[in-house]
Amino acid sequence: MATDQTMHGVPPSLSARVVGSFAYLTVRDRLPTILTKVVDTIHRNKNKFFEEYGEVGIQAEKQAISLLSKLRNELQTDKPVLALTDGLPDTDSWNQYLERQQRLQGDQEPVSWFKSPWLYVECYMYRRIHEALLLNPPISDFDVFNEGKTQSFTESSQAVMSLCTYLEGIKNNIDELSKNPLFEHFSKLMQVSLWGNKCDLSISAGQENSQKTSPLDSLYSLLPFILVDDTKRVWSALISAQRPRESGKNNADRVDIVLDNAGFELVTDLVLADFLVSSGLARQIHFHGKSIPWFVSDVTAKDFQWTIRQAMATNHKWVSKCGVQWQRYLKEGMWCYHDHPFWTQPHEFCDMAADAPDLYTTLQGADLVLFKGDLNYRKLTGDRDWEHTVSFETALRGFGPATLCSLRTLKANIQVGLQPGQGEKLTSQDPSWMTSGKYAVIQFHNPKSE
Ligand SMILES: O=P(O)(O)OC[C@H]1O[C@](O)(CO)[C@@H](O)[C@@H]1O
Ligand SMILES: [Mn+2]
Repeated sequence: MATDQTMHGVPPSLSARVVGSFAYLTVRDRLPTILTKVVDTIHRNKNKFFEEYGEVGIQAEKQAISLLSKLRNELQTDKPVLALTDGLPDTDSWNQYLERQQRLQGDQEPVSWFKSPWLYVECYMYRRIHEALLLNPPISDFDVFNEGKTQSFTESSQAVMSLCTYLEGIKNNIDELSKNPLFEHFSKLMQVSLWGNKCDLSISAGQENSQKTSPLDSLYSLLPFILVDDTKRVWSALISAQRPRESGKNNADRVDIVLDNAGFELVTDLVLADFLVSSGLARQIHFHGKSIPWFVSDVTAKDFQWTIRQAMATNHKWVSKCGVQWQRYLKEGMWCYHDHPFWTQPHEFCDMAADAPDLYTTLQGADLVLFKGDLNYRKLTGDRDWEHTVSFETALRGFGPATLCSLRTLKANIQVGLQPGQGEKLTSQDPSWMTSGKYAVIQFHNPKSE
């Protein structure tokens, strides 16, 4: 049996097996910290559970905490990864994935936290957190990450106001704008959405991480930190979408946004989506979120609805106007929200066509798919130890349901599609360039043109 290392000449998965690597430090330090915070959050909500469910709520709180403490112990002592027992629709698929990992790893050692692919064990931890709550019915629906997500939104209120005010300004004369200024606005809002990805809560192990200043003011000074900028290619894809349109224009029919974090980042994505629709660059937007709480700050359906309601209720003319508009887009079907279970599984995206063919077919209906954030980039590239000069296309390993673009700030030590020498130069200037969130890429791929 081929091991992961030798499989078809593809580089090995990043793993905590490499002592001192970012994966190692994450599994050793960051993940246990996140688990400790989860336990603390549940404990702090004890009274609430009692008020809502009485003694049963308290029992559930205790039991969930005990399962989570056990999980933290398994992780810290590098115990074998266990099969899930909660009988959810995706349980079998997770357990089959465990068997698959075991086959790839060979029979010598069990799949475990420090020996197996980082992407897999990190996803698995979030699925086990979900299991710990799910097995304790009255509190099954409790989102342990909710507080941090709502806080990130609230603390970014200044930035949200300036962004919505900017959008209102564009929309005021959007019909008169010629191509050039429209492109300028598009490019700016892509960058705002890109840098919005700095505000995730997983990399900071749940520490407050919001946007305090106007995101538009700093765009120019941040330009040198965008290592790959394919904005023009994304623009061309939007204005010359493949399918002919009744209007005679060839603008895109549908753009899909695979969301990442709630809080400020989600607002930047909603503003970009609003701009795409109101400028006529796209007719519909399909958002893809997570069906369970994921990687601390990722968007769930609840977060999505909450954010829009919150915007509507904000005491600021342009923020509330945006909120009302977004609600209307949803009601009228120009926007819709999906949460396929594949997004909360550990697969590399090159497995999607085989393992989630329905989702792959759904994405094929888009003219452009925007993938937000670092975790999506890790899944696009398989979270493997690629050379920096390997092309994005090679790293995608055949994944290409539609024209796609990744908007990602670098928070894991993987980056492809760089110029020869670029990675080495960055390493000498700033050794943490791949993990600090200071650098970013807007990286595009058109499966039909290569
Ligand atoms: O929200 P994002 O951009 O996907 O970032 C989350 C990142 O933080 C980390 O969880 C840190 O371990 C990475 O695994 C992950 O890539
Ligand atoms: Mn995230």
